[in-house]
Amino acid sequence: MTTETLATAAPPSPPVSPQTPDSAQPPETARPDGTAQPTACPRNAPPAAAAAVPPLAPGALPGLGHAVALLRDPLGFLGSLARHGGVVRVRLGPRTVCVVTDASLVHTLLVARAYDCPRGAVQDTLRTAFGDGLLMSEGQAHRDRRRVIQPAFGPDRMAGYLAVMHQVTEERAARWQPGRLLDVAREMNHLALEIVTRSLFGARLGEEAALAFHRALPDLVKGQIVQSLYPHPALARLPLPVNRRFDAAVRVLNDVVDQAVDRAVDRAVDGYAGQDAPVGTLPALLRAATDPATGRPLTEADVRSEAITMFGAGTETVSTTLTWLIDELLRHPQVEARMLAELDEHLPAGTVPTPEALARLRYTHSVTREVVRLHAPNAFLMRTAQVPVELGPYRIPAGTELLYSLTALHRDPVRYPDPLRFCPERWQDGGAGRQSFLPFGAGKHKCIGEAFAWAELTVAAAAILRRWRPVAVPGARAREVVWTTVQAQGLQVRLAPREDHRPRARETGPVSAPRLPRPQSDLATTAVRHAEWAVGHGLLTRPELPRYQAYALPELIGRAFPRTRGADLDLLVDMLGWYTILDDRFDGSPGCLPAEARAVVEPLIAVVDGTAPSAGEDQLTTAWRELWDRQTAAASPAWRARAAREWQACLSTFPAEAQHRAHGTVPHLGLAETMLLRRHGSCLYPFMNILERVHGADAPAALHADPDLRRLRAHTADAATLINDLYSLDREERQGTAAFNTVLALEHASGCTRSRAAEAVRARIAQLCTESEALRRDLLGRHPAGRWYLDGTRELVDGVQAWTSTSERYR
Ligand code: HEM
Repeated sequence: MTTETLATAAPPSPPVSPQTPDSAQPPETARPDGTAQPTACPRNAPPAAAAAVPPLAPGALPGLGHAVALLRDPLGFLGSLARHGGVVRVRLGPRTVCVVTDASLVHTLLVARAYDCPRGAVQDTLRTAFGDGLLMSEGQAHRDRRRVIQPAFGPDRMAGYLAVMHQVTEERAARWQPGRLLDVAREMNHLALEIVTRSLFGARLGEEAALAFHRALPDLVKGQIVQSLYPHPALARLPLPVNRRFDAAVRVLNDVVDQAVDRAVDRAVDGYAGQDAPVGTLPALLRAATDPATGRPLTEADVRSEAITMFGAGTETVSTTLTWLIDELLRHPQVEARMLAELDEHLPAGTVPTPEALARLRYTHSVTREVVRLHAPNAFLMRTAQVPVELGPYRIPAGTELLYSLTALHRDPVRYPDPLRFCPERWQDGGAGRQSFLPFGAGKHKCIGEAFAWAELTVAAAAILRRWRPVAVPGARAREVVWTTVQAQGLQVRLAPREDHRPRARETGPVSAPRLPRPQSDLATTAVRHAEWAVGHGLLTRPELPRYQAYALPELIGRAFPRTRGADLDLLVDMLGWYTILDDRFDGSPGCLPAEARAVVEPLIAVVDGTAPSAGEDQLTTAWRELWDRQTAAASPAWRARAAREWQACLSTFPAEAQHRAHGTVPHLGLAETMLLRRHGSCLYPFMNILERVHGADAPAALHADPDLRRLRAHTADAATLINDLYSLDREERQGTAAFNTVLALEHASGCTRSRAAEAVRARIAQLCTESEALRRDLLGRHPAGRWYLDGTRELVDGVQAWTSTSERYR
């Protein structure tokens, strides 16, 4: 393409491009200051009626054009172009490129013109490294591949990924030493690499491989930019130093990816899913898929292409952003303090983060948004117009290369006043609008890892900053180094332990166990002991153990009661195990025959009533008697009475459900009645009582008498029950007994589809969590001494969410 072709007569209008869902959005019409801004007519643009050639940027040097200005200060130069028009021509030696400087035109390019303008030369150079993976493919091939990969980033995976992100960061941060000098960019790069490897691949890389990967990245990025400027692609094959280093970097990347993919295979062969590895890793998803074009399974080369794409796209972007985050917090201690206070409130140290808990971190989200705005990692991206297109008032001939810089867009002073100032507060009332904030792109190539990345930034930052206080080393602040990405180089910090990273001591009441984060080994010991307990009581046979252990019930207790240890931990795991075994009995005939159901539960209710003779009881009842004694040892009469009442309500749901099944009223029972049965049958009330048992004191009587606590307890039970119903439905249906499940009840009651019912249940869970937060706030104001109990209800729901979404029990 040359400037001359741009100046020729306007070609006919391009055909209307297929619309993606994003293109249905209304265009932005207001500037941040509220004044009108027509979207199709950016600043200084010619009138819309005359489709025009974009203006040429001033200052082109003979022969070199604008190359010197671009290389000297890429972001400054690109940012300066906006004042000449929404699209501006720039000469780079013999080539002319159109730079799109207006955010709404970038949005148009990526969404409405996506099919006419595929990716350009800069991305193409990476084909050697990334093969035909998602980052390189276009058209139908891209759509097909995206459909296959999307489930790996679905919301149902998120709770599992959060647990891995948290664990990986905790492990790395635990290895650092006080006073140690930390090269932040390097350390964040290792962290991001490990998170991708363990969450998406369920595999672990050696430290050597991580180091090699880290060293190879700069050569890859430099090679990419230099090769994209070659006038002919064949020049990339010359034995120039830059080409050789680029090829070596590609080999390293391939080796690392081979390790990850192969180890993911090993673990699948071992039957390993790992406590921290979500089942159904990315390689497994790809190997299970077929290529719609050929009908054949994807090849190993396809699997590796996608794997390398995830490593390439999902590590440096995140690690650079994390490095900038630490740098900005060092410069803005008041922001750090506010963020830590919010984390303390909503994500107590030692707890595994859940999607619900992250949703509560509003200020932290403003902080990460502001980091991503000011330091958007993609310095520039490209597209090529394959047919003539119109962008706002500009006519772009076929063959034109189009360049846009997300970093420059996010530093536009019109949309972001005082754009270089780090100011999380600018996001608190919504920010500048969707089309002005595009760190993850838009349209069909929009970042597939967006939700993953937002979560990773928060979880990793929380785990690091809770444990360590980075102290700036004079002269070693982050420098912006721009290639195709904006890197943060040179930041070094010394680490000081953060004195207050442990949870605060409880305000009142005796404590039965210290509130320190529990070591993972405690849980493992409890799990082994519990298996023996279940076998010893005749509740399970040894051959039944592996399947039962795959449910990982101790994990659920570990997550829902994050600081419980010792005998209390044993009690909770035994209670949950016993209740699960009891519940499974009702998958058989007692689930449908009321008389059989009553025969199972009446002796159990008699134990809590204190009326049952101990002679002649079955093993289930004997184990229950022991559990009841352990629960009530040293309990207050008030607690004991409440526990007895709530266990009775819980156990009575089994015969009630059997009755409904016998009469064929399931799942036609109304939603309200189903919910009532489920609320008690899910056993949440007895477990809420145990909060007091493990705290070593009853919650204040005034708190118990407060009607809002009753509401909060019902919300807690309902939220946990609905979460359970979302995940357990498939399993229940497979078992063939009519399922008591709110999703199913809703589907029948409203005649909607399964997915709509599930969507409504999800929305209800979110609403319950929001309302619960408001109730907790009010209750805390009236009963500050009950904070530990109120926090405990939140941890319970978060724990249920984290475990339920990953447990083998529902797969
Ligand atoms: C702060 C972190 C991240 C940022 C700012 C970011 C940004 C972007 C942007 C701007 C694009 C669009 C490129 C284009 O239009 O040509 C993109 C695409 C992509 N990103 Fe990300 N990304 C981040 C993290 C991740 C992570 C964690 C993953 C995966 C684990 C990932 C995987 C991808 C993939 C596969 C694509 C190509 C999607 C397609 O073409 O369909 N990214 N990313």
